[in-house]
Amino acid sequence: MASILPASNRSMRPDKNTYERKRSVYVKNPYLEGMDEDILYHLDLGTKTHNLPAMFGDVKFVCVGGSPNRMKAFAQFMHKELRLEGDGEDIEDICAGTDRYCMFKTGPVLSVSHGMGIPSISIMLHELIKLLHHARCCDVTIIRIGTSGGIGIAPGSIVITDTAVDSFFKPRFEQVILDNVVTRSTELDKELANDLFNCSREIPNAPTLIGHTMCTYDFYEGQGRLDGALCSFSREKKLDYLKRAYRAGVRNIEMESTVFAAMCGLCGLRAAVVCVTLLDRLESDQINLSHDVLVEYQQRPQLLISNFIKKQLGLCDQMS
Ligand SMILES: O=P(O)(O)O[C@@H]1C[C@H](O)[C@@H](CO)O1
Ligand SMILES: O=c1cc[nH]c(=O)[nH]1
Repeated sequence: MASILPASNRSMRPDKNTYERKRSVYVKNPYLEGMDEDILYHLDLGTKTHNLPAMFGDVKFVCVGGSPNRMKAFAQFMHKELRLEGDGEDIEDICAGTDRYCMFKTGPVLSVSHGMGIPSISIMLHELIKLLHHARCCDVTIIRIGTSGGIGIAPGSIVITDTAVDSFFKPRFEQVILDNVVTRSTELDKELANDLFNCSREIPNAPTLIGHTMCTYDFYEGQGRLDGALCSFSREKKLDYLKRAYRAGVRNIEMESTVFAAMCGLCGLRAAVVCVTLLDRLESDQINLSHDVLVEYQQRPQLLISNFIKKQLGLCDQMS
């Protein structure tokens, strides 16, 4: 892989805005240390079969999102933005040996798909965090680039999450462990959210705001939709719920942010959630955007994150 930086700049010194300390990726599991081998089953990687420090030791940014195609497109986009060698069209899926998730590496940027919902992203994060730990990565920023339903804001807006909340508008993630419910904090990095927001001012046609993101276990009844196979509440109850969410500070709804915030926070990863909204849930439930509009909306957070990454790498001035 070609270096993206001129030789004089190879240490990838972050710009003055960035965070000085070295920050490791932690695993909080006393059993891991005693294991002879760690097989990252769903990623088709392992500590004995792969040289993880050589493959991933330089990773500084991890971007995750539900769809494999979106994450491949993001990797190809980053390849161009970072002016890496070649056109990036033949970029290789590192997890090609499994069809659970896909993973692409472009310089210091890893792009990984996580599927839909808390259980799916949670499995991916366990293995991804162990991967970053085994690879001895440090100072890693992880960003979820997703889609969402907005509340009271124009479709196509980008919401940068300040706090991920559950369906009761509470900043918590409840994990059932054995037969206990363990409550974990869903706080995200405020400085990172502000840095991203400042970056968004330079992106044309992408209205951006900071707000709470509600994370649910379901797309239909769980998000107050009237158009699922089941619906056990009235239109009035739906609107009352969504308006209460809005008054509690919620600006968008998706399905991964609470567990993402909880796990990344516990493991020392600087984390952010940046989602575009596909509709205003006070207006409708069905997503009826044309393919082209959907693609353009999904590119908005990608543009913002690419700008942010280039700034962090000190590449913006050299490239403009
Ligand atoms: O990252 P994506 O766009 O997949 O996130 C949202 C939340 C669910 O996973 C999915 C529902 O359509 O979209
Ligand atoms: O309404 C929406 C749109 C995308 N993703 C969600 O979870 N909800």
